[in-house]
Amino acid sequence: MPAAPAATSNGRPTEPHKSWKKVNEERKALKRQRKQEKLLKELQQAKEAEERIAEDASKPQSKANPNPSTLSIAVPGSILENAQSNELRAYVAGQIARAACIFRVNEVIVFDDVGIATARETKRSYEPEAEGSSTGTVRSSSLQLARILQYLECPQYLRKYFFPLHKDLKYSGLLNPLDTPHHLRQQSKFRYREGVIVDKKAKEGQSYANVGLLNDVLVDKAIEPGVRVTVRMDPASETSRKQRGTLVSPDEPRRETGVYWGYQVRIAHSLSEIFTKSPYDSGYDVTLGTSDRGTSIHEVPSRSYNYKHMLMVFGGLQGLESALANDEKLTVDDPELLFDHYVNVLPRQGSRTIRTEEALLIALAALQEKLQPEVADVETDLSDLLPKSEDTGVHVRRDVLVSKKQKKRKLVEEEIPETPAATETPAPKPAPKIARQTANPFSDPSEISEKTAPADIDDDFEVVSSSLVPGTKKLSGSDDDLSRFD
Ligand SMILES: C[S@@+](CC[C@H](N)C(=O)[O-])C[C@H]1O[C@@H](n2cnc3c(N)ncnc32)[C@H](O)[C@@H]1O
Repeated sequence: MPAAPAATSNGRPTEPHKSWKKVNEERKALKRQRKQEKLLKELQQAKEAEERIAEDASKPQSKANPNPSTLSIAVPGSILENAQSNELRAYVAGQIARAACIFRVNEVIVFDDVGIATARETKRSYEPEAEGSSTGTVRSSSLQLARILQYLECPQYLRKYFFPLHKDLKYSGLLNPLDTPHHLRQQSKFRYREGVIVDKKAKEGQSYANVGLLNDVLVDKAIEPGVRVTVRMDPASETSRKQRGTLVSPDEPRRETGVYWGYQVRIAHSLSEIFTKSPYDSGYDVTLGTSDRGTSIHEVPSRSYNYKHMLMVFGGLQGLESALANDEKLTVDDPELLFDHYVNVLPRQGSRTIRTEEALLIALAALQEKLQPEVADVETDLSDLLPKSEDTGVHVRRDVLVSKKQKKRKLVEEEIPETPAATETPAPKPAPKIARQTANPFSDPSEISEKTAPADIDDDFEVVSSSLVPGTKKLSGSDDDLSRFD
């Protein structure tokens, strides 16, 4: 019969004496049991997480914000043919790109308003697989305009991957930069970045992307090198120094933050193709033609253009009438009948004609207060991301345009030792009058030589093309990429 527990001074029964061996065994058993419970809990959690992921994947993608309304503009490529020199052709293209960005245009359509190619203006093939087909060729001027528009829209650090040296881009290094928010500098901090998948080994199901930072970012999908991507940057991890990111749709930065994220470029072979090849499922719901024969803009009530996908079409030298006459598919004879609205944006113009690149700025500015997007952009404070005027990158171009002679002279000056006479000069010299350095690379060279530069400055300029990087091979797989067209 087991001994009855002995009573203590407070009356409670005491445990019978246990050997150390038994105590240890009991502790070990308890530990084992706790370990098992922990493992079971972890298993349960992992199972629940897996179920959640599967559930998310099976659900239709729920977006936090709806896609905002879009603005598209169409301009004829032939406007480049009217420019007097190759430099000016490029400059006109740059003006279109600047106007598009200033007014947050989402799509630029370059269309052919002439149709038949003359001997002077040949058509070029731009889709290798469509050789011989009429849709595979396009006017040279349209192709050049589209190419420059794409080049300027591409963040600088990605251009070497997508734009090999090409004669269409010969002067694009001199054009004014777009300075859009998605052209992020290395030190800029923003949730999204444009990038390119690089040829670097990563774990299965992952790849590395160059997003313009010092180090490549590890992204969550295995994609072939050379593809342009939009990356949502993961917050910096405390445990790992490796920067990670998630690949997202190029629409997401604008949709989620309201930031302007550049424009898409599309080529249309005719006026009609502007409408029929719209990238939006429902097409353009509000269309506007521009002409000095249109209705005065002053008759258009404020906020009266309520739109999901707005399209504004601009004509070339001969206007939209001629573009319509040159279209084989369209049967109407008055361009006014083609559009929901046909508008004169400057009824009391003081010049007989307004050029297309000028009309673009006037129209986009004048029409601002007539627009009422159905889904407006979400509003965020972007002051950190887009510092104002002092940060426009102008000095970069000055670095580019340094004449070899100027460089040499500067070197010589630096090498000349200070003469005693010079050091003894008592009065401080008045600051040298520096002739204003013009940002316009196309100013009359004779004028420059008189004021500032050595006599042979014109042929001595060293233009550093930002598109020249040896050893880059793979281009984007995207159909919109014009860099692969020749
Ligand atoms: C050189 S103009 C063509 C000439 C023609 N007088 C016209 O407006 O149709 C080139 C383009 O600039 C635009 N444009 C010129 N003046 C305009 C105006 N007053 N209002 C709206 N658009 C204009 C039109 O898109 C036009 O097709």
